[in-house]
Amino acid sequence: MKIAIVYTSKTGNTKELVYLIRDIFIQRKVEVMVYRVEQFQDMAIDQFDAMIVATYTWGNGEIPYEMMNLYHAFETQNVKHVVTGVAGTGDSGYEQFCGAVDQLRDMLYVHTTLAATLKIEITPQSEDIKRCKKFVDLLLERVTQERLLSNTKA
Ligand SMILES: Cc1cc2nc3c(=O)[nH]c(=O)nc-3n(C[C@H](O)[C@H](O)[C@H](O)COP(=O)(O)O)c2cc1C
Repeated sequence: MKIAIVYTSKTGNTKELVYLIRDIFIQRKVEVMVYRVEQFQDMAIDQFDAMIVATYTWGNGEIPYEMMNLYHAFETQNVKHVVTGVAGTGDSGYEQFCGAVDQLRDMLYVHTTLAATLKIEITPQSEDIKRCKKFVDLLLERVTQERLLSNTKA
């Protein structure tokens, strides 16, 4: 199973969330590759069974600029079979809490097999760990389901 987490983080909150999620995958004995979005620019999305996109939110509920190439890659590549999850940190003091997660979710729902979304207030707290585990498990269950489906079709 090939899984990647591609993320952006300005002040470190989303990076912390990403490494927490990565550790949960490791506990589940699943290997994941972690990339900052800038490192991922020319890579093919469809080499992965699953991909998590993780981001903060900027401006007025906006997706950070550095995420936009990846956003367009999902829109233009043939990646409907790739299972995806979207996670992010934000601040509920803003009108559109984790607005970037909402926008990515809507796009990934159309262009990929979206399995789960996760929004975290500022930075992950101990009470968020349960939600992070649920996020990882939903993603893994969906990958298993999709594999069974494609084996049935073959
Ligand atoms: C200028 C600015 C605009 C922001 N706009 C939003 C927003 O619209 N919605 C939101 O939920 N959070 C917003 N945030 C909060 C950040 O998304 C939040 O602090 C996030 O955890 C930062 O993640 P990072 O540490 O990974 O960079 C904004 C922060 C700044 C500084």
